[in-house]
Amino acid sequence: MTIPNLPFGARLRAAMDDRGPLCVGIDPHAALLTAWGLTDDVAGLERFARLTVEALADRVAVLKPQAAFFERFGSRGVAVLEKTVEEARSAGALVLMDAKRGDIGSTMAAYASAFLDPASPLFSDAVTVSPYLGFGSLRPALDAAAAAGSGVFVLALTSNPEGAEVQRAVAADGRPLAQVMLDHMAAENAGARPLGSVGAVVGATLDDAGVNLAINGPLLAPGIGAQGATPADLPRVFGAAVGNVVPSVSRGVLRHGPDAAALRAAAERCAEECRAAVAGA
Ligand SMILES: O=C(O)c1cc(=O)[nH]c(=O)n1[C@@H]1O[C@H](COP(=O)(O)O)[C@@H](O)[C@H]1O
Repeated sequence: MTIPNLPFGARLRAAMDDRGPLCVGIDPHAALLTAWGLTDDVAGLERFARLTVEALADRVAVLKPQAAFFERFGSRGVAVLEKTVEEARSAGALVLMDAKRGDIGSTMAAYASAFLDPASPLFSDAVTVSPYLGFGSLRPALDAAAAAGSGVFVLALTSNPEGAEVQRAVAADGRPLAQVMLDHMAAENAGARPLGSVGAVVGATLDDAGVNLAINGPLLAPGIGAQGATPADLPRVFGAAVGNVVPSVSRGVLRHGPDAAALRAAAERCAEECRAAVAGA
């Protein structure tokens, strides 16, 4: 795989301007495979991923395969994931690998090799990571991403209600842990134009982020659709940072498949609602 000639943040900003900011997750839940008339096995997984990529990769800014739904089928599922990444990227979508990795630095380097080394078959435009082993443990991934022109999305305030117990806990200096992480991200992105390559994950399901989101990077906002958030929630949650939000939806779009036209219409509707909500903010 060749290294792209622009950093991820610049490529993402261009894709958001060109295609609208939507990210669609590729989450092949067993229930969705069944609803699509597919078998809950590797053949069904392959068909699901291919149909989703064929319907959406030439029009949405970002596709986000959720690695666990592929890994549950073992090595053959991972082979489908490799093909999905390659097909989505060659059709023009940016691929955000939703792997949510987080480990001690020396192991983080191995995760970075898997997802952020252009020589890897799983090389992606960006990967999700967890900073809750300490932001510094992410250094190998941050460095690998920078070298490859890729991005890293760091969990800050997740969309699930349980997340607050950790993420809103207060650090010794009085900041909520999520703010500590966001401040690290802002430092990583300092000076980047038009947008840094280190993004934060902040759930659209929150009442109010209640933290400073000015990280000069993208803000991935999962939780729209199946988890109950709507595009209209974005201005309230993200405030002045709403222009950097990449709303993310999986089941809310995927439930309209397997028909390609219906998938496209659902993604277009969601993208339009997000655009309208952001423009009205
Ligand atoms: O990193 C993520 O994408 C993520 C972070 C988060 O805080 N909440 C969250 O739901 N996600 C992912 O976003 C997707 C949400 O799927 P839906 O609820 O079907 O739209 C799943 O793949 C989750 O793993």
